[in-house]
Amino acid sequence: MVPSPDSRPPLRVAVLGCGVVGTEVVRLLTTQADDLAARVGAHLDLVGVAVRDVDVERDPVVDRALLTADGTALVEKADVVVEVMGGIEPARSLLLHAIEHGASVVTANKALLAQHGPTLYAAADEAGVDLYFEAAVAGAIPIVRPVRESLAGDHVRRVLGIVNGTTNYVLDRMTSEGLDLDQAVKEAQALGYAEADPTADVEGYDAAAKAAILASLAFHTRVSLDDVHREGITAVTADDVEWAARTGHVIKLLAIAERGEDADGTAGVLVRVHPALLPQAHPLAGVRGAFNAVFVEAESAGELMFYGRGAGGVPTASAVLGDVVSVARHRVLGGRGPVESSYADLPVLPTAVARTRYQVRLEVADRPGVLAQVAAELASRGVSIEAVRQSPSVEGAPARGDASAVAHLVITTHTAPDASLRATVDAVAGLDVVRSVVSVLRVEGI
Ligand SMILES: NC(=O)c1ccc[n+]([C@@H]2O[C@H](COP(=O)([O-])OP(=O)(O)OC[C@H]3O[C@@H](n4cnc5c(N)ncnc54)[C@H](O)[C@@H]3O)[C@@H](O)[C@H]2O)c1
Ligand SMILES: N[C@@H](CCO)C(=O)O
Ligand code: NA
Repeated sequence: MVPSPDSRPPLRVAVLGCGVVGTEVVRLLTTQADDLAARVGAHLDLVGVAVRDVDVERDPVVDRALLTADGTALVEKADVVVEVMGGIEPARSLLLHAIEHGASVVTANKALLAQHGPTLYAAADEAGVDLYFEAAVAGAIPIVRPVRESLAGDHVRRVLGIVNGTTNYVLDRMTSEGLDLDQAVKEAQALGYAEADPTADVEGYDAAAKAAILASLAFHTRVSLDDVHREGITAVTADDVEWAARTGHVIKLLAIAERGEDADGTAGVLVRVHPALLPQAHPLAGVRGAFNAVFVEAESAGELMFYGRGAGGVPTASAVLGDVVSVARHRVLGGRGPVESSYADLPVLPTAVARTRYQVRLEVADRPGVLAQVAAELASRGVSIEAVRQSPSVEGAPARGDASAVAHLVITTHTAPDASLRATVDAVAGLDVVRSVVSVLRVEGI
């Protein structure tokens, strides 16, 4: 039985940052106080909220008397510290300071974890406190806990995720409405999904940080942001989106973490974020709008999918509060949450050895023998063709039979190492009969 919350002193909770997520964390701590106390076995007393400027107008749910600009002093008087300020500093120093002072910490900060996770884990271990971060990956969706705890007895092979809501919204609008990238990004900004500076989302940094965290947990290996191969969505065109549909695919920004091996057979992990074609029938292809989903393939569990809201203050606060309850329960009942598990210590392999498929679109001379020349370049590098489509000559171009006629060729390959596929595209681009390589996209999800 959970003890009565009145039978022991309250737990002191400090919140660092009072923006989109922090405000909703404060709201839940305030409005759900009785339920939270009953679940934890202690009252959770909000002892302060650290902000940059105490005089800024805020949501009335935030009691002005709790605001302070002195985060350092605040964490020293807390049992549980919730970090929702974002960025590396001062978030990192404040969390380390909180841990040194014996507080358990909950953070939503993927950028910090993907760069300084081992430092935070080591400090928490040394101090005997908890480090929880469910909100850092895919917001409200339970994915950190399932990978870190529920699958701790299994062998995860692969994690394939749509972990950035902004880019999923942008690609979805390009697909459903035929918008170009700039129009879709502007729409995402107007709706509050994308920041005024959307770089972290559209260039894939946000997804790469989440991929690093998931890979570390799934493969019991340290993976940092720098280990992640990252390509954003800025090169994706309306034409790419249209061709994806014509060939039975959708384009998604995917975070992929998988086991693999290099040319010598050395086992390791591969972690990458890039736009890719997914077959329309794949479960992740139906993830629309700003939603997130993570598809996990494990040896014994088989295929699992986790779906929901990966962003937004209210959903993200749900994940934060779940962590607050977990770490607070440990304070009341004893015990600790999971510590860092990096015993497997697998090498992070270069994307060059990742096995993937390409769909390449080419503008080629529209005359006999051209396809054979292109096919010969693929064959000489051991790249097998799965399908070739030729569309009519591009609009306004000379008609077939004319020496300067141009055809649009869409080649989808079978699986091959990324380096072989890349080298093949370079060789094909150098052929006289190839006018241009219009686009190269990986095909995933099979
Ligand atoms: N917004 C989301 O949907 C979402 C989802 C998952 C995770 N997260 C993560 O949650 C964290 C917070 O995100 P957010 O959207 O609430 O950001 P936000 O910018 O709305 O809020 C951050 C707040 O922290 C304050 N802050 C920054 N530095 C500070 C300092 N030195 N001292 C005191 N206050 C400081 C800022 O003034 C701001 O009010 C980030 O790590 C983010 O990656 C956000
Ligand atoms: N900016 C992120 C939310 C925070 O992780 C997204 O668009 O998914
Ligand atoms: Na989550």
